[in-house]
Amino acid sequence: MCTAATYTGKDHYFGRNLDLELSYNESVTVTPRKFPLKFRQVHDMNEHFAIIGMATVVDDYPLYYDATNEKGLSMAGLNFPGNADYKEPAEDVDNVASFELIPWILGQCETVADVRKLLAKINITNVEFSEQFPPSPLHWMISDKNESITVEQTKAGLNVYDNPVGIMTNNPEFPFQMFTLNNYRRVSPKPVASTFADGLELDEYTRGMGSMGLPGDLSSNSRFVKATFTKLNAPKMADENTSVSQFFHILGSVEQQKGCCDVGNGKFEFTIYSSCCNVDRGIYYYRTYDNSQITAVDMHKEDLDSAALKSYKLIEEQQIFAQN
Ligand SMILES: C[C@H](CCC(=O)NCCS(=O)(=O)O)[C@H]1CC[C@H]2[C@@H]3CC[C@@H]4C[C@H](O)CC[C@]4(C)[C@H]3C[C@H](O)[C@]12C
Repeated sequence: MCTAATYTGKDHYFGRNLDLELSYNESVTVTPRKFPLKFRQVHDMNEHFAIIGMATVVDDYPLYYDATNEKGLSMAGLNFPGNADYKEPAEDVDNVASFELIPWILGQCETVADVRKLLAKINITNVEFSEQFPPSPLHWMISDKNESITVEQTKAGLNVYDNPVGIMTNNPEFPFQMFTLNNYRRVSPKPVASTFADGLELDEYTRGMGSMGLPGDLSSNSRFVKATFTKLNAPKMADENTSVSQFFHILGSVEQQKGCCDVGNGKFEFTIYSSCCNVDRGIYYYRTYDNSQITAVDMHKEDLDSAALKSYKLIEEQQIFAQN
């Protein structure tokens, strides 16, 4: 399972937790403006916006999981098993394979409004990248500095939902996730009154009782509720470092520790990495399960007019600073 989030602090931030039991050899990858982006059915792009994000690079093609372009538009693909439905290529539409959706959109759009126009004629196809990389069942959160949408192609067709909370997880479909927030309408970051019954005054014996009832388990809907509560109540930090910290704490509220989600064969789903992109400055920060230090890759330190991908292998070893 995974969780994606947006946050406004000093600047605007977008990121996600990638939760899985194995890694696909991902790296922080910059796609510069003149890297030729080839597509199976729609037109190729020889020039496009520069992109930074997490990707598996196969045969010199960036298979992005989450990314941001130089205009600050961001996008993350999260698992949507059983619900994602990719179609055969069709007539009179833009046939974009699921693995092409991130570069297709981030290569040419500046805002969510631009994305909505493109989505109106997109058919997300079941074309595979290769035999080793068949289509993954995904849905996407797409965000600019002002708004987010959730994009889900199911048997019913392509659905584009406004995402007013800027959080996305996995199954089931997005309208259900939003609806369940109603169940938590009494949850509060503030102390709450004793309302149990007239005539019985109950004691507020600890801080934090306002958030009693908030789910703490790892299921998709519970992570949606917990991350939404944490994000929407997060204070707006005044500088870059405290904003980035706050962002990682929002994702940390739903991180998966090894041991808690047993997927069989002695394997556990865990938070492989958490990312936080400053979308105004094109800086991609990440942490990995073992490396709690925050590492940054700045797209503007690369030659964005080049034609070659640039990848940074994740630093995954713990970095402990010995203070004495
Ligand atoms: C598995 C991940 C979702 C995390 C998650 O939710 N895990 C719960 C698993 S479970 O639901 O509990 O079983 C998703 C998110 C993005 C995906 C990549 C997107 C690019 C590329 C697309 C190609 O077509 C296939 C290979 C490819 C590298 C993809 C591999 C994998 O699919 C990635 C990492």
